Amino acid sequence: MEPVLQVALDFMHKKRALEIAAEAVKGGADWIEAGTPLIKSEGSDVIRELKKNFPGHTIIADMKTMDVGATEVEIASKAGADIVSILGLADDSTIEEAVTSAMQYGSKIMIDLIGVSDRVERSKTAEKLGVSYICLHIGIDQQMKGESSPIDILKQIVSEVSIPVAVAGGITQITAPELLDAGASIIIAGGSIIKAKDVCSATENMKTAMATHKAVASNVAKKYGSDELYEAFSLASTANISDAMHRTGVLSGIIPRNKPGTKMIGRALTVQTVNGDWAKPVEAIDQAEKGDVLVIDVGGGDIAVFGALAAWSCISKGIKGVVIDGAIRDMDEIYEMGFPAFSRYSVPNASEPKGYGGIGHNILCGGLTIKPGDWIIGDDCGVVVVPQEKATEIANRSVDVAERENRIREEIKKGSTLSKVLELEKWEQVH
Ligand SMILES: O=C(CO)[C@H](O)[C@H](O)COP(=O)(O)O
Repeated sequence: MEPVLQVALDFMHKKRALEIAAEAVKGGADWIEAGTPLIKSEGSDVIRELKKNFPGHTIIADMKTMDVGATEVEIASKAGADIVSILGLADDSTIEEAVTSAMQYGSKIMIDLIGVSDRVERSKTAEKLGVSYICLHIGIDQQMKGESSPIDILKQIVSEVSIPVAVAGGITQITAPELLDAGASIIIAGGSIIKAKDVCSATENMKTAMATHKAVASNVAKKYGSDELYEAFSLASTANISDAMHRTGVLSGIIPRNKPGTKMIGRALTVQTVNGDWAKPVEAIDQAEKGDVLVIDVGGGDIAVFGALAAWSCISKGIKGVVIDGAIRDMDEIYEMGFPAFSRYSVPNASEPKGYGGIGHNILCGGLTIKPGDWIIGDDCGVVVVPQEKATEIANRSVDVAERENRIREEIKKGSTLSKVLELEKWEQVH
């Protein structure tokens, strides 16, 4: 079969989804998927509207059915779905019931292998049970942790079944060709298209990549590995990062002291000291690695523990910035130096280097615990901490937040408002 592009509408807002679907169809999308979040938020009516709006296109209902296969397939099929997704994790009887129901209502079944341990064996069984398509799928939450479509598994599945194999999971205009070369017949793309500022050209680019089997540059929906986090965090604001952590991670009361547009990204080297005692903060500079951020716990003291001479020392060592739950001084000089500095207070006076405290321990800063090695990101809005053990996932989720906002910003600029785009009156938290 000719390679098919299935665009997944993973939204909760029907109006936005229909608008974006129209842009994707204009760009050459072959199949249109009512994504799982869309069906859960808008019900089967959204399938009806997609079928009505795009009668010439195959409509997929990504029901991810786990049980009661016959009924769920009936719901989706009667609403106009041509293909319904059933989870490969479902019981064989659910899949059989779904296949039977699909035959009754003129639709077909795609088995979604998300979370399945032996995906090759499950594909063979699913084909025997009568499904029409296999979908090798890395879920969005799995992608955020750095997982991507396993080419070797794809090749094995393609060699073991005679029905078309779809692939889904963070696929971009860069990664699609390799998946087609490995035997995929259907490319399911969500974020790389629906988060694009220009959905039509993002779709066209995906179609070009599929037709030529050559990557087409794309900066949307890329996922970042553990060795690419500096790049990832540079694409997201502290607001995006906080949103990605369910609105947490913010160092309370720590104020940016820098020229507008200053960004700081680095790994924490933690310091503990007492009010005005600048010995450990300055000694930490000599222990720091290039790319570190000094994070200093002074317990909120208002006598400076860091100044311009320390900042010059940091610059010599390649230290990315300083965060002080206490006071900084010489901000006039530090501001001009462009050394990123964030603190609770900015004052003229310091005290004596007595040497109280320590370096490299867990500390408190801005009300949060900071461990040595945690990621510290600061910008004009403030400072956030990302626990090092969740850094890859949070970095990807932060970029995802930024990309989704980029798309919403374009929709607002076209003459809408945030409230209208998000349908706030319908979705405001009523309880
Ligand atoms: O089913 C889904 C998530 O459960 C998505 O539709 C699928 O992963 C495609 O979206 P993306 O390209 O953003 O991963």
